[in-house]
Formats: sequence, structure tokens, C-alpha cells
Amino acid sequence: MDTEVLIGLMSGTSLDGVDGVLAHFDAAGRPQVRAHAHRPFPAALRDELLALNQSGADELHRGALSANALAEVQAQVVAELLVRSGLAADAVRAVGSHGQTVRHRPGEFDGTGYTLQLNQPALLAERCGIDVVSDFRSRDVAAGGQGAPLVPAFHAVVFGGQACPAAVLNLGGMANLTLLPAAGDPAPVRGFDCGPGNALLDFWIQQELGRPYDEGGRWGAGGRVDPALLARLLDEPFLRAAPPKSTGRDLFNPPWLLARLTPGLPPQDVQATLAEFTASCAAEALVAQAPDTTTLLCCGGGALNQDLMRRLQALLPDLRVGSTDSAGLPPLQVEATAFAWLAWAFLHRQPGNRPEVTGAVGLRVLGALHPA
Ligand SMILES: Nc1ncnc2c1ncn2[C@@H]1O[C@H](COP(=O)(O)OP(=O)(O)OP(=O)(O)O)[C@@H](O)[C@H]1O
Ligand SMILES: CC(=O)N[C@H]1[C@@H]2OC[C@@H](O2)[C@@H](O)[C@@H]1O[C@H](C)C(=O)O
Repeated sequence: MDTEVLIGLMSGTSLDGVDGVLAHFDAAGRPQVRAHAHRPFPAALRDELLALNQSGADELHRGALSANALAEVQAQVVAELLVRSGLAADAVRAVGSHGQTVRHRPGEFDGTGYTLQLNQPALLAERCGIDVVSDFRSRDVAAGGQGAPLVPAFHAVVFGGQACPAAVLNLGGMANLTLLPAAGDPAPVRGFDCGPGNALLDFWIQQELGRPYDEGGRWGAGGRVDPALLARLLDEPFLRAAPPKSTGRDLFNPPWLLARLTPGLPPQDVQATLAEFTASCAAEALVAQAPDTTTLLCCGGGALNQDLMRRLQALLPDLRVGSTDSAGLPPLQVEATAFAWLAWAFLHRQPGNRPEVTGAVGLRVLGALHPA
């Protein structure tokens, strides 16, 4: 059967770098991943992108230069994917490039609001000689939606149709849940952001131990959960709001955490409490929204945090909690593959959003094209 080759690029809210996959898509848009590559951000670029999540001096200039630097990292990932798969650029129909979210305020201010991904698709097209599809979120926001999460439609393609209701939990910088009805159930796929993923965990261990993340969750696993802090963290209106809803570093950021800390807490206990908080946000939302779920498939880098996974299983004793590996897609490849799929959907003029998820007034083709 004829397949189309696409590349997907994602740099998410954890700001760890660019993930890319090269995948073959069949006529129904089902992917087979052939190569995966990751490039960490140079430290200066990471610091600048992180800083651009908040207001600061000369943001337009700094944002434009950061977008250029991001495109150079993306071009390196594309080059690596081509080498790993043994393909030439002209064998690839398109690259789907998410860009770097630095602000996410849909529906606010003037009623439309905005979601802002720094990106330079023109430069990427110039560097790699492949069509680039980008700007996936703004059409959904223009149609009254949250612009996020976008992965539920993709999750339905690759993980949907199981015998029992299943859910997918993406644990990136932020966390989002997709709720998949069982095979034969005509109910729509649902999904929403459920709270922070790794962003606060990463911030805390970076500040206290100078490490970018808690490898395997080992530091957090050795701490004690502080019930008072956990209660203060969980007392956040976003967590109780009904979907559609999405969030980002605009809300769950270091000042948000620091405002809820009390002096004298051992730093390791704070890490343990943050891990319990992240797991609780997802578990409570899942139980509230889809109590019949039997399987939880986790993806994103948080799926490699064994402490987080243990906490999720403990909070959801009646569910099978595992990673998307068991469904054929390794956790670190899911999001990049989703953006390859969104580019595939764009090329076929198929909608990428789900109004039930984002709250948009209707299905929309998402993205904009920069030809090679
Ligand atoms: N071995 C590991 N142990 C613990 N945590 C890990 C490990 N590997 C990755 N992580 C965590 O996963 C994060 C990266 O996850 P991922 O790449 O899914 O994020 P992202 O692309 O920014 O996602 P999103 O767009 O959903 O926010 C790291 O910042 C780290 O916190
Ligand atoms: C605005 C934005 O970039 N949102 C991200 C972020 O990271 C996780 C969560 O918050 C999710 O809503 C989204 O990413 C995934 C890929 C999505 O749109 O489905």
C-alpha cells in the first residue's frame, strides 16, 4: 500500500528541547514511526525561551531571534531523522512543526484571546527543503476554542477502539487527558488539560539540586508528602473547572508554587508533594470525568518517572496504569507523531480539532503552509 512520509516536531512546555519523528502514514492516517530524534536546547536558548514566558524588555526582538534559533535546532533534528531513516528530503511530504508556546490565553482579554508559539517555519523550509506546516492552534482559537489540547483526535486514531473505555495521560511540562470510549460506543472522544505535568517538578529539583529533572523520580520517592501543602496546591480553581479547559506556564509557574510554600519544609518533601500533586490532578480529573475507564496509558517524559507512575497507580487502584509502549508507541514519540499526523490532516484538508475537546464552534482544518 502507498504510504506518505511526514516528520513531526514538538518542543513542549517542559522546554527540554525538540523531539522529532519520521513516520509513514497509510491512507487512513495511521502512522508507523521509522525514526525518532531529540536535540536538547542549548542552555542560552532554553533560558531565553523560559524568560519569554513572562513579560520582559524588548520581547518582540528577543522572540524573533529565539524563533530563528529554534528553527536551527529543528533543522538539525530533521537532518538527523533523514540520516536515521536513509531517506532524502524529497521523500518527505511535509514537516509538522509545533513551535514553542510562550503564552496561552485563549478566550481572554477581547473574548478571542490568543495562543502564541514562537516558530520560524519559513526558515525551517529554507533549511530543510521540505514543506512545513505550522501554526496548528490559532485557527481553533479563532473558532472560539481553547486551541488545546490537540492530541485527542490523534490519540483516537492510534489508541482508540479498545474493548473497554481507556484514557491517555500526557505528562509533558503540562498534563492533558484524552478519554477514549470503548469500541462501538458512538460517544465522542473527549480531552482537556488536567494540570501541571513536569514543569513544577523540574523547577524545584533544578533550584534545589541543580538537576534538570528528577531521574526516575528517585529524589521525590524518598520524600514525604506534606498534607497541608498538598491541600493548598489542590485548592486551585482551574482544577475544579469543567472542560473545555487548557492551561500552561501562564498559571502553573514558579511564582504560583512559591506563593503556596511555607518556610521550613524539607526540599525533598516538597518534591514528593509536587509528584503527589501532579498525580492527584490527573487521577481526580479522570475519576470525575470518566469513572468507567479501565486502562490509563501514559506518555510524555513523565511516563519515565517511576515515582509518578507508582503514585498514579496507587490513586487509581482499579485501573491498569502503564505507558503507551504497551499500545505500540513509545511515550517519548507520541507528541511528535501527533504533529506529523496534524500535518497529514492539514494536507488532506481534514479537521485536526475536536470541538467537544477544545470548545470550538466546529471542526476546523488546522495549520498554515510554507512550501519548500
Ligand atoms: N527518565 C526520566 N525520569 C523522570 N522524568 C523524566 C525522564 N525523562 C524525561 N522526564 C521528564 O519529562 C520532561 C520532558 O517531557 P516531554 O518531552 O514529554 O515534554 P514536552 O515535550 O515539553 O511536553 P508538553 O508539550 O506536553 O508539555 C522532562 O522535563 C522531565 O521532567
Ligand atoms: C498551548 C500549548 O502548547 N499547550 C500544550 C501544553 O503541553 C501539554 C498541554 O499543555 C497541552 O494542552 C498542549 O500540548 C499538547 C501537545 C496538545 O495540544 O494536545
